[in-house]
Amino acid sequence: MTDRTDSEKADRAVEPDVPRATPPAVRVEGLWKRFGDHTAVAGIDLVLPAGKFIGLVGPNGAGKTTTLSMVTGLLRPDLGRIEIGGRDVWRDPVEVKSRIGVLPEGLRLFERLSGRELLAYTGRLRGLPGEDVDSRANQLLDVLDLAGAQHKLVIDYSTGMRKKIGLAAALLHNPEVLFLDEPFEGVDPVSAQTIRGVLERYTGSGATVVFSSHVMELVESLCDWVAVMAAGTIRAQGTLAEVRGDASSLQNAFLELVGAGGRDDSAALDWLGGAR
Ligand SMILES: Nc1ncnc2c1ncn2[C@@H]1O[C@H](COP(=O)(O)OP(=O)(O)OP(=O)(O)O)[C@@H](O)[C@H]1O
Repeated sequence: MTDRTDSEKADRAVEPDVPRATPPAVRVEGLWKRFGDHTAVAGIDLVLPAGKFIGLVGPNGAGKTTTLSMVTGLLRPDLGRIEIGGRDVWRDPVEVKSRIGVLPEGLRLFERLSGRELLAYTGRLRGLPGEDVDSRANQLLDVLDLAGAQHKLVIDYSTGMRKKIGLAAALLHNPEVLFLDEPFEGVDPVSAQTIRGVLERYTGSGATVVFSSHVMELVESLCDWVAVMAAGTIRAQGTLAEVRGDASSLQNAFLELVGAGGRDDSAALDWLGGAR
């Protein structure tokens, strides 16, 4: 990717003899977001290492989407600082956005374009040369099993196809960090396996994936690094082994961390089922 190489060259030209530590993919300090009198994100700190497959997990309403929206420059924080690859997201938004890909929750696509047209349009918006867009789009459509549907309008795509074309659009400019909000939700096992293969290949080349999910088995099998969020706070972050600790599974560690471990609902819904 020329962007990365050019900026690395520029860095070296300024300080030729100073070795630089690789900055984390994402650094978040003291991040807050309130909606009215509800605090969605309560002063979180995060350091997400580069080159990892990272899961952001938490129960419904934990603040994952709000956090990812602020980290990717889509929602302005009330307070706090966010860096991606050492660059401030809110001070240097154009540069940062050229280096990231985003598959947001409730993905809105241009419904009246075909999948192929959507990629061509995205490529032009990203400033890629036409022939690069064509060859990358061909490969992505092929690998994501969308080649047969490339001329179909996006409005006629299934949920899984929409996730896959959204993923293709997010990857087209070869970002350094890819953010995915619930990428596997509503996706059948075959499409999930395809998406998974593409993401594994991508992180295998040194790029970073950050994705949110509720599905612990998936996170456990995919991620090497995990952050657990609940009620707007980070309850744990670290390698999968560190976060799992002594628990038998990530699921059990998660339930303990979010305070749902010992919950007993046996008395509730005692009217449900049985004789009428
Ligand atoms: N635009 C908004 N206006 C008001 N409240 C909001 C808004 N966006 C989020 N919230 C609230 O902030 C809290 C965190 O929501 P968020 O969507 O970030 O959680 P989440 O962890 O992504 O949840 P889920 O897993 O259910 O998608 C919730 O209580 C939600 O109702």
